Amino acid sequence: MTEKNPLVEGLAIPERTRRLLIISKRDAPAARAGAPAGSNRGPAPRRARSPPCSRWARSWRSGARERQAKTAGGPRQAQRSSADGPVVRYGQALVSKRSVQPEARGTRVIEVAGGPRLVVPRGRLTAVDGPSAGHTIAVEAAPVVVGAGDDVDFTLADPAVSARHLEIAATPLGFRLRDLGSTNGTFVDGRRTGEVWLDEATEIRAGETRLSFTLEEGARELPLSRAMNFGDLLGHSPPMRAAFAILEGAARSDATVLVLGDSGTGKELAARAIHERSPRRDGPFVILDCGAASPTLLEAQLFGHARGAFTGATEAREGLFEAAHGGTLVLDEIGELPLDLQPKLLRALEGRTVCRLGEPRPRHIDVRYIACTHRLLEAEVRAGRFRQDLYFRLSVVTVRLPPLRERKEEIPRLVSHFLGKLAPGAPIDLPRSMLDLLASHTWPGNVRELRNVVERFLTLPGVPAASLLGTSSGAPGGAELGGLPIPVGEPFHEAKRTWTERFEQAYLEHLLARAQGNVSEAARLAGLSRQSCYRLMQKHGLRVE
Ligand SMILES: Nc1ncnc2c1ncn2[C@@H]1O[C@H](COP(=O)(O)OP(=O)(O)OP(=O)(O)O)[C@@H](O)[C@H]1O
Repeated sequence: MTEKNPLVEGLAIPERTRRLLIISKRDAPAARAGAPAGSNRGPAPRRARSPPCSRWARSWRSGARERQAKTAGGPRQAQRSSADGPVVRYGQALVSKRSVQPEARGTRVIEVAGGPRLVVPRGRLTAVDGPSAGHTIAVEAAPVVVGAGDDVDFTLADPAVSARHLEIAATPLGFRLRDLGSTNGTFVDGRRTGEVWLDEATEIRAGETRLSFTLEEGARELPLSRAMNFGDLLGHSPPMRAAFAILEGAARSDATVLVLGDSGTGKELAARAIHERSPRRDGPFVILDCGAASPTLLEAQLFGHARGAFTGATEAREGLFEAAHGGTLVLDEIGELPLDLQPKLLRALEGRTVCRLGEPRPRHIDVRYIACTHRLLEAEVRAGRFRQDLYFRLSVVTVRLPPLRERKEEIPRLVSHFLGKLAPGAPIDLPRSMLDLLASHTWPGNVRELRNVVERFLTLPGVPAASLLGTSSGAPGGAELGGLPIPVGEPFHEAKRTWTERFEQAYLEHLLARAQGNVSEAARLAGLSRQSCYRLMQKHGLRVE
């Protein structure tokens, strides 16, 4: 039996696989709501220790708790008390109030003579035993992902640890540990946990490895911008304003910039705004997607070629280095650049000359470079997939755009921004219930996903709020291609990009359905590398269990 996906009309997904996809879509509300309370195997989750919080944070989180209570299957609260203060039980989650000042543990903003600063406390994570005993890492402004994979910040050589096992992040409320859906679970002080606030000294177990987390003396101070946007990139949370301070400095200089951040966090917007604020603003702005083409094509695209340089090269062609002369070249998805092209790129960046393929004559180029990637490039270097010398050359200025889940206070403003853009002149507000739902989502597709949700809200009136999260969208205007609506209300380039994103998502859903959730098989069927397949899945918030 097949069932039509109401949001991608014309495309039918078999019911069994549709269930698989919906359940595995990260944070799919339907899946969460359907999960039986207490269905986790293993010991009961650890009581989440929650530090006292400022007023906005408290009301924001209390909304989340209510939602959590609802999705966990109704009013199942039981009051009890502990040494820390009153404890309120909501389904699986236990939240307690602590009496320690949050400043001692959380990030905070201070005003000093030179302008506002973000103060980030220092934590340290150390493997106490197991094969990686003695390994240690500082936990500061950027979250630390721990796992057995080689693309994480802290790799544990432990077969019982999942590739991406857990994450520790500094937040205004203290250091927060989150299990990333690991197979064998994360245990804090001996109890299995999903999410927990960490104390000054906490024992954590992942797989067979014992880890110790400790708070260290001192804190890092990061300058904050006073601005609430950088070009089209909106942001008023401290982590975004810290990023803006770096971007503003970078725009004034001609330095090479490395923009890091998960898919949909606005890396391309940041690159464009750097160019537009730089002395090169009147020069060309050229983007190369390093993950999109085969290595041979990529080389020809970058360097250009002489006539007859290879079969099919019937005409001489300039490459993107030359096309960007006098302006900015964005090396998008630089983490996907094939290893054998990396030394050639490095030579071009350092020598400031390029030779077209099949032509010995070097041509002078004057280009400013910005590289973007969703990968942890340092981890790629450690894993031998990215050359260290190229990494150093690209990371003259490094800026990381935080994921939306770390700055949920920005959601209402972003929603208004997208409503204004997508429905100009129509004074529309999102209902409170919808905003609450958005606050409880963890946004694997980041701001891009939020924009898509707002668009769905506008184009599918009457659809329940929960169904708007994490599914393909409709669009205004009525035009469609292959069953996917074309957003004719948008300018051409925006519409093309939106449609392409819809296509990618719909294609991927069907591909995974066809491959019964087997990513290797899906990649084989689509003629993609497994990495590209995972990248697209991450971009569209799809995950198979
Ligand atoms: N801070 C922001 N303010 C306003 N819009 C944003 C912001 N961040 C992202 N967006 C929107 O999200 C979409 C994706 O942004 P962008 O392409 O810059 O992300 P990216 O990080 O480069 O993603 P990818 O790695 O998948 O290429 C854009 O349509 C943009 O409008």
